[in-house]
Amino acid sequence: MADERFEEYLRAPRGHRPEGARHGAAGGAACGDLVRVSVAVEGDRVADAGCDASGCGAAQAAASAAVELVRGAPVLAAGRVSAATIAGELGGLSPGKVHAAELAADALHRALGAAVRADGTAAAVPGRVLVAMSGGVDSAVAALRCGAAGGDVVAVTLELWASPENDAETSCCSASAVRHARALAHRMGLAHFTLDLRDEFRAGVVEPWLADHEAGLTPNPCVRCNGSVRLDAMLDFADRVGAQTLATGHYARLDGDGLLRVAADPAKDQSYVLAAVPRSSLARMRFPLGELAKPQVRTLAEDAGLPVARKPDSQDLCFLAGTGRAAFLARHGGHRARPGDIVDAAGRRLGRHRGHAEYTVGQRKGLGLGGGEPRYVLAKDAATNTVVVGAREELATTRVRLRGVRLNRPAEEVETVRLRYRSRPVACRLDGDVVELEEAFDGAAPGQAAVFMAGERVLGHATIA
Ligand SMILES: Nc1ncnc2c1ncn2[C@@H]1O[C@H](COP(=O)(O)OP(=O)(O)OP(=O)(O)O)[C@@H](O)[C@H]1O
Repeated sequence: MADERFEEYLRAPRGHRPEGARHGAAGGAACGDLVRVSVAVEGDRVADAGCDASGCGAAQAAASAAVELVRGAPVLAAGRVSAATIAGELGGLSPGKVHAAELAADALHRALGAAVRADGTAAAVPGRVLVAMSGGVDSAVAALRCGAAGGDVVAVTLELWASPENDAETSCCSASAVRHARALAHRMGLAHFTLDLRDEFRAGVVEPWLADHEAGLTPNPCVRCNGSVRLDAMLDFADRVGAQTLATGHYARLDGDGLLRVAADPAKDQSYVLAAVPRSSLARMRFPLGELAKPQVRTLAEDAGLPVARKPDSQDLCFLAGTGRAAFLARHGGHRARPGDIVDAAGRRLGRHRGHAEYTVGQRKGLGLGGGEPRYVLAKDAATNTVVVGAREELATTRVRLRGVRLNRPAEEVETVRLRYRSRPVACRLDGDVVELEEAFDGAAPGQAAVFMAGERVLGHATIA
C-alpha cells in the first residue's frame, strides 16, 4: 500500500505552475535534490498548487504529495502540513528518504508564506492571535500562554539572515532555525508560516548597521529592526490570516494607556529594544511573558513537555551568531580594517588600532596599550581614522546631544533616560535635542538609542548624536 501511493505520486507528478503563484525552492547542488513548489492563494484558501522536482524519486514524490495536501485547502490547514504529514501521505518513508519530505515541506512553506503575504486576505477572526515564534523557549511559551488564554493561535517565523558562515546549523538545504521553529509549532498543533524577510532585513537593518560602523557610530540594530522592519511585516501578515493581535516572547509590558512599560523581571527587560515601535503597532501587540521571570518561563515549557525548555538564551545579534563582529564587517560591509592611531584627548599618539569600527565607546579591554593606568575609548573619529582614549573620569558626561527625538508624551514628563541596553535609567531633563543628566553617565556612545522614561513607562526615544 505504502509503495503504491509512492508510485502513484511518482507516476503522476503535480507538475504545473498555477497562474499568479508564488514559488518556494529547497535543496540544490549540495544535496543533489531540488524541489520547487508553487502556491496560489485567493482569500483564505490555496486556490491552486503545483511543483517541479529533480533528483531522487523520493523528492519528486514528496513534492507532489505536498501539492496534493494543500491544493484547495484553507491556508491555515496548509500551514499545518509538516514533513511528517507529507511522509504519511506517501505511506511512510524510510529514514534514508525522510530528507525528501523535509525538502518538500521547506519548499511548500516558502511558497505558502510568500503567497499569503502577497495575496492572502481574511476577515478578522475574534480571538485569533499571530505569535512570532523564533524556535526559542520564550516565544514558545508566549504561544502556550496565548492558547491557554483561549486564543486561536497561528505561528509565524521570519527568515532574516542566512549565510553558511554564521549559521553553524544551516543544513545543506534550508535555514535550520526556521525548520526548528516550524517543527516546534507543528508539535504544538499550530498552523505555521514562514516569512522571507531577508531582503528587507539586509536593506533596513544590516546595511545601516554597516554604514553606521563605517561612520564611527555604535548602532543598535535591534531597536531599528523592531521599530520598522520585523514588527511591521508581521502585523501586515497578521491581517492576512485574520489575526487582530501579534504576540511575541519579549519581556515587556503595556500600560493601560498603550505605552510600553518595563517587564516585571528587570534582568530580562527588553523595553529598550522595543522603544521605537510606534504606538499604533503597540496597540495590536501582546507580551505574554511581561509578568514572568525566566525560571518561570522554563518551568511552564517543561510542564508542557516542550523540547526547548532548557534551550540556552541567544547571546548576540542574530546575524552575528557564530561569527565575530570584525569578521562580519569585513565580509559583508567590504569594510577594510584600516589600522590607525590611538590618541589621547590632546592628540598624543599612544598606539595603533586595527580599524576604528572594531572599537566602541566605553571599551577598556583589547586596546593593546600595555600597562599603566586603565584607559577607555572616549570617542572614534572616522574622518581621521583615530580612536581617542582616556581615563575613566573622562568618559563621564552630563550632557548628551540627540537626533531623531520621538515622544509619545510632552518632554516635561520625561524623568529618566537609558543610554544603553541594560544600563539603568539616569535622572534627566530633556530640552529639545539635548538631554541634561543629573548624574554623570560613563560612555554615552553616538549611534545608541536614548530611551526616555517616566517611572516604568517608556515615553519615547532618540539616537545619541
Ligand atoms: N526569526 C524570528 N521569527 C519570528 N519571531 C522572532 C524571530 N526572532 C525573534 N522573534 C520574536 O521576538 C522575540 C524576542 O526576540 P529575541 O531575539 O530577544 O529572542 P529570545 O529572547 O531569544 O526569545 P526566544 O527564546 O523566543 O528565541 C522572540 O521571543 C520572538 O517572539
